[in-house]
Amino acid sequence: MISLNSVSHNYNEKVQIGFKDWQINNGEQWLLLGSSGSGKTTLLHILTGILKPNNGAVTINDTSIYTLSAKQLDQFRGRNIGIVFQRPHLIKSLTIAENLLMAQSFAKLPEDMTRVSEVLTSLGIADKIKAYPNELSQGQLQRVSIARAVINKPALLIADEPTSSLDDKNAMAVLDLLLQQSNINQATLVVATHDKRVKDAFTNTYELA
Ligand SMILES: Nc1ncnc2c1ncn2[C@@H]1O[C@H](COP(=O)(O)OP(=O)(O)OP(=O)(O)O)[C@@H](O)[C@H]1O
Repeated sequence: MISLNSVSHNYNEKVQIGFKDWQINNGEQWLLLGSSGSGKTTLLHILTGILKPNNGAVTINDTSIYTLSAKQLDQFRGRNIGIVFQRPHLIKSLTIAENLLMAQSFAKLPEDMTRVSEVLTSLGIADKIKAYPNELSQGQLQRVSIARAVINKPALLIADEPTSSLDDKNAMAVLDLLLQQSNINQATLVVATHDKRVKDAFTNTYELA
């Protein structure tokens, strides 16, 4: 269970954002909606431990994340939270497999090549395991970025605007992969977007005012 309790954040005197309480049960799939500037990215940063809010608490499976030390929070994040960025964050000089193994060792988990193959197979890119990022297409890179996010079987999988720059066909394909990976890994999924095309795929919606 993930919960957001009495959270608000002030960047400065002029920008003060309040977030209504939110409870997410394990395995649920949620859409986070809000117009530009309403605070979607801010809330994702708060949920993922990147930004400590001025007030309130975020609890992920019984851990109140902002009570952890910086080092504990880094490790907690590596093990429990997977983030799919709009553009993949991969190291160019490492192969796809090495990039994924590195995500395991960052989280202080043992390197597990079987898990790497399993995830790449489930995303349809097992043949790219020894390739370098610059040898892949944009669509394939986006699959690797999903693979990197789920490699450590996170409790929470978050995607920030994963479809906004894609055409209809690719937008639906990426969405299907996120939903599928959330199911396979039993990860709670939160997708932040203002892309109306993805609305129908979700029954749960958290909307920012
Ligand atoms: N570092 C910062 N310092 C000051 N104000 C900020 C900072 N980051 C964001 N803001 C302000 O906080 C508000 C929410 O920004 P945020 O990026 O969370 O919105 P968003 O819903 O993700 O927008 P978009 O859909 O356009 O990306 C905006 O008014 C923004 O200008």
